[in-house]
Amino acid sequence: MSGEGKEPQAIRKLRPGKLVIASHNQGKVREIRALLAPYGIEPVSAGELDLPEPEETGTTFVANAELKAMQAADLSGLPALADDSGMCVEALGGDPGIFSARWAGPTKDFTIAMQAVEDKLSAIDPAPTRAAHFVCALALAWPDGHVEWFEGRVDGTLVWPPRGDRGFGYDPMFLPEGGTQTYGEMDPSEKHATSHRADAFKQLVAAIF
Ligand SMILES: O=c1nc[nH]c2c1ncn2[C@H]1C[C@H](O)[C@@H](COP(=O)(O)OP(=O)(O)OP(=O)(O)O)O1
Ligand SMILES: [Mg+2]
Repeated sequence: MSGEGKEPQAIRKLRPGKLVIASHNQGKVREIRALLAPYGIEPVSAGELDLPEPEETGTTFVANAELKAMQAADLSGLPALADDSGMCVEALGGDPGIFSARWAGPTKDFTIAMQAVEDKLSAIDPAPTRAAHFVCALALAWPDGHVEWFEGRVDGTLVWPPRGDRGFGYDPMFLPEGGTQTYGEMDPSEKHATSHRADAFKQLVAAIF
């Protein structure tokens, strides 16, 4: 049993209060709420606080997660958790990577983004590996300006056509290693146990809870 006396200051600050989820992506907010649920934290989303969506000017997942978390902590005066994530396709040199959201265009249509990935892959001759991985960088920013970050990853392959409508983003074309169901077909609780986001969360929880 983990005694109360061993708790770091961080959790005592988080538990009674609010944590801003510095994301405007409803799919992510839903997953992060589920991942935080066992810890008794009341998250409030950037959308609920009417926080602006910052321009993601970083060149790495971690840099973008940091800038989103720091802006939300600064504007809200609350601790803020941001997630910058994306899908990296080996045969495309890691694309779409940090541009994963931007490939879906201004209407955030992932049918278009998945088609763009498939078109680029199928244009390569001879047919390349369909290996891909998701990355999730989490940044936790405190109102005093201190930031902690964690990076998770999950490997898989890309299927075509896309399968399932249970996830978000590129989930319907991503088959995690060793699985038979795409992240679009899988029960969300199973995705939460195995995903890049789950991997990063395990590290965050080990560090601060
Ligand atoms: O588990 C995932 N399953 C499928 N697709 C995913 C996942 N995780 C990230 N992705 C893709 C779609 C997402 O739109 C983009 C992240 O881009 P990213 O800038 O981090 O997020 P975003 O712009 O959608 O919301 P926000 O920046 O407000 O958190 O990568
Ligand atoms: Mg974004």
